[in-house]
Amino acid sequence: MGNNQALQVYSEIGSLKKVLLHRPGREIENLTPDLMDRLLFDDIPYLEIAKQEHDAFADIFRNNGADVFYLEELTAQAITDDVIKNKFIDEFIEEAKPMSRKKRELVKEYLLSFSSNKKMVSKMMEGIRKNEIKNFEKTSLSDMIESEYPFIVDPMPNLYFTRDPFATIGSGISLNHMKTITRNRETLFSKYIFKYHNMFKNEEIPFWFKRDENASIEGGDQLVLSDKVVAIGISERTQAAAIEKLTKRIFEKNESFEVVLAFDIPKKRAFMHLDTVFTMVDYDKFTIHPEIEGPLTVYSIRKGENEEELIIDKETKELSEILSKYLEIDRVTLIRCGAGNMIDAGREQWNDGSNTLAIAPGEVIVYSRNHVTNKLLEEHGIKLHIMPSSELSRGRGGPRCMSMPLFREKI
Ligand SMILES: NC(=O)NCCC[C@H](N)C(=O)O
Repeated sequence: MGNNQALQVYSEIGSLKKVLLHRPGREIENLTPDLMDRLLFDDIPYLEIAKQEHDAFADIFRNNGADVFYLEELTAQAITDDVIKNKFIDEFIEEAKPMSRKKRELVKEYLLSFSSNKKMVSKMMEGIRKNEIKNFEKTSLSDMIESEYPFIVDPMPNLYFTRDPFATIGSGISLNHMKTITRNRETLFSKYIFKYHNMFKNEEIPFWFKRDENASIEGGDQLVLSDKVVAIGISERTQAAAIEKLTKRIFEKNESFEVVLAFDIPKKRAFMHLDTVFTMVDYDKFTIHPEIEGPLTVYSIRKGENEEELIIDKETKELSEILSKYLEIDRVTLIRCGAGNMIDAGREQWNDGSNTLAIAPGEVIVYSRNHVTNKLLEEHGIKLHIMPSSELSRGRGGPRCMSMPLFREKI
């Protein structure tokens, strides 16, 4: 097993001690109907209420013994050295969109004018409107053509889903290459955090994946089921080639994981990530989208004779059979979103009824609005921490999507 003190995630349910969040900011108010599709939103949350809901979410962690870290604060603390800060700004601008040298300089000057790193990082996340930088004249043909477009730099409204741009697996980090351009920009913040922040820089953290690799993989598809089993969805967002790469690297290091299960799930938005259809809530209990219960194709990947070789087996079985086989438990209980009623399941699945977050075995955070699923969870003896959910849910992610555990107690 890895031995750094900063990162430790060997289960989905071990008592949570450190978690990384992002409180939604003005990037949400930079969403417009024209941008929603490309920026992966179906509606525009009301920011004030979204912040209140998010604060209630963060309080649940704090009241239950977990330290809460915020993305913009860790990023700001990671770039206190001027050389690093400059590199970070240059990379950010480079990735924002193609711009002339003069324009890049104007954007950089603007970012450097903020009185603190934290304010600058928040601005990067919010996006930069055209009217914010003086003298950003229309000098080129593309400026004239794009003259109606309101942003110099696009907002990143999905940042509050901290689950996806990277994932803690064991003692290492999968710094993900996201499927979409908009979400791939988010991974720059975590790159700087894990390389340069005092909490991590001397810990020799292994990287299972890097953001500049070709194939895509997202954190919502990465589940650590136990210290031996990692589950990864082959989904709309995560490609098989990325799973193979990551698996080889995990096996090369002295981690305890013995098998990676690649779940072949439908490639559509309702099943966006594995954690939108299935999450672990206790040693032997899972919440699921009723539609993936039936026979499912799973590839089990184990270490071969040498580092380059993987042994891969394909099997098609009921989800419950697969889980009890690999977790070596007699019986697993699948708790169906919407209690199996297709209308309630459809509605509550849309609002992430099966995207719960365990903060300890048998203890989960859930959205208030999914009352049918929540009641069923309680009937199965699960302790619920219920959070308000009118606005945050409009981004199509629940408590698991909105949190990235850094440290869980071993179970
Ligand atoms: N793990 C997750 O399922 N995250 C939800 C991400 C929602 C976001 N609007 C997206 O489409 O990427």
